[in-house]
Amino acid sequence: MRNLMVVNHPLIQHKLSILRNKDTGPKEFRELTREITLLLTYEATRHLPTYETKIETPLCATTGKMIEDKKVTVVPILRAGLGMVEGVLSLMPNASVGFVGLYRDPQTIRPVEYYCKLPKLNDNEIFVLDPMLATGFSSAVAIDMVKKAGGKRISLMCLIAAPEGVKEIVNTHPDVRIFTASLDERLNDHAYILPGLGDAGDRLYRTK
Ligand SMILES: O=P(O)(O)OC[C@H]1O[C@H](OP(=O)(O)OP(=O)(O)O)[C@H](O)[C@@H]1O
Ligand SMILES: O=c1cc[nH]c(=O)[nH]1
Ligand SMILES: [Mg+2]
Repeated sequence: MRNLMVVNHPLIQHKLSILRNKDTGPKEFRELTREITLLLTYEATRHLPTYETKIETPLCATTGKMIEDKKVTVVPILRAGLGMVEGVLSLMPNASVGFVGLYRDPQTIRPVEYYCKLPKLNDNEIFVLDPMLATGFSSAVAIDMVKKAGGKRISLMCLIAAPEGVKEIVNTHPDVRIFTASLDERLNDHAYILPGLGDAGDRLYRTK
């Protein structure tokens, strides 16, 4: 699929294997989520424009290239997307951060909106963050909200994607590129990703 980038670098695979393990506790889970996101960010920002800047090294004058991270906005989907924010900000500390709050109704499996606070998006590069792309309904709704607020250049970063979720995003938002650390097998009867890692929000914040 043209818009799907599975970033399966050995470092990412290694860290994802520890993340999936049911015995990995919240401290390590949070650290790994941050680290994998940082590594994903490396690929997800490859298309960012650069500008030339003059530099004086200790030896001579030269030119270099820089990105404008002030023109980047990250939008985590609460709660689990919060675990990914620091991974992006450690590489682009001047990015602005907006928040979308959604939870999946366990009966209908549809997302319910409970919060939206987005900064001015202008022509910013936008990265929507959620570790799990299961049915894809939550990410699709979050991207709707970002677009309604004026967002145009949007990428979705997740740790684990199901084929069903990828299909949903490709159908509803064909302009959005998806970066994931893994494309897993399928959803189970409760729309959890197999093999997956369980409920990312609960594992980050020890709520089960
Ligand atoms: O692709 P979908 O089928 O919509 O499922 C994925 C969503 O489900 C989880 O959120 P959850 O509802 O558990 O909320 P939480 O982050 O607060 O735990 C996850 O973090 C995604 O937002
Ligand atoms: O597998 C899944 C599906 C939805 N949300 C999660 O946290 N995990
Ligand atoms: Mg959850």
